[in-house]
Amino acid sequence: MTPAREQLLGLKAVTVSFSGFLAVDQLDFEVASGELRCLIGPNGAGKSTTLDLICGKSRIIAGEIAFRGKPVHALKEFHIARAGIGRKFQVPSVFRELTVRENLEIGCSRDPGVLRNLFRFSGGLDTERVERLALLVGLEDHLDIQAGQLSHGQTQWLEIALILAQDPALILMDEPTAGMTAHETNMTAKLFNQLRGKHTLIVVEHDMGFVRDIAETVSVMHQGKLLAQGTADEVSDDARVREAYLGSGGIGRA
Ligand SMILES: Nc1ncnc2c1ncn2[C@@H]1O[C@H](COP(=O)(O)OP(=O)(O)OP(=O)(O)O)[C@@H](O)[C@H]1O
Repeated sequence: MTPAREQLLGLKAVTVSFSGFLAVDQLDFEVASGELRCLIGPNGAGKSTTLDLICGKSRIIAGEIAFRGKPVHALKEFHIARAGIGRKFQVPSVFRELTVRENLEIGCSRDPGVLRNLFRFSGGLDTERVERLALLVGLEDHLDIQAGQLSHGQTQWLEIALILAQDPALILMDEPTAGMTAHETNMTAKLFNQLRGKHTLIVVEHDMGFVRDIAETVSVMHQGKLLAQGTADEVSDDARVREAYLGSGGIGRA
């Protein structure tokens, strides 16, 4: 029998409102260590807001968010990141004027001072780690290319490598395949499958093909609440889920 995995993140009755509108409403949500969880739901369901609450970008008005068994919802965003929660936003934040290698060298450093890192790394520190990360995200042949020259998909992979460089226990990804070609999306699915078990991931996605390729468990949000949870097939066949997607093009496009 496989031992039960330890809970890494637990949301209890988490609630947030914007001018009286409950974007996240009494949400209960748990993720175990090493899981690759997909979070789906129609537009406006509260998915991105949930990631914002977990990483401290927005504040809950009720409930509790526990990470490694300790409440984190009152901590500042910076302290939550330090505690081991990394977030990839939809718009990448790479340094476009620097090479892929220089970006990764900065990402591998614990010290956020950009200039200091550049000087530090001129001595060749962390080269092996930088090259390992580049290989993992398929940028090993692009190390000396300026990040601004990368394709959209490659820029997203560089951003993912920058988050992995910090080695967070939990990684939150908001629509990582948005704007990618079919080939780039397939490559991203391969990458995520490689990360499985080594990192804990929560991935907000609209592309159900991608979700099917990577997800163990899929959580479906609707109107700020958890509507359903199960395998990709189970949630796709769930009548409540189908109804929630009515008018938004259906779950296939979701
Ligand atoms: N800062 C804000 N101020 C006011 N309303 C907000 C704010 N952030 C989110 N909302 C509203 O909360 C609801 C949930 O938004 P959220 O972005 O979390 O949905 P989502 O499930 O990620 O949707 P999508 O798939 O379209 O990105 C939406 O109705 C949105 O307009």
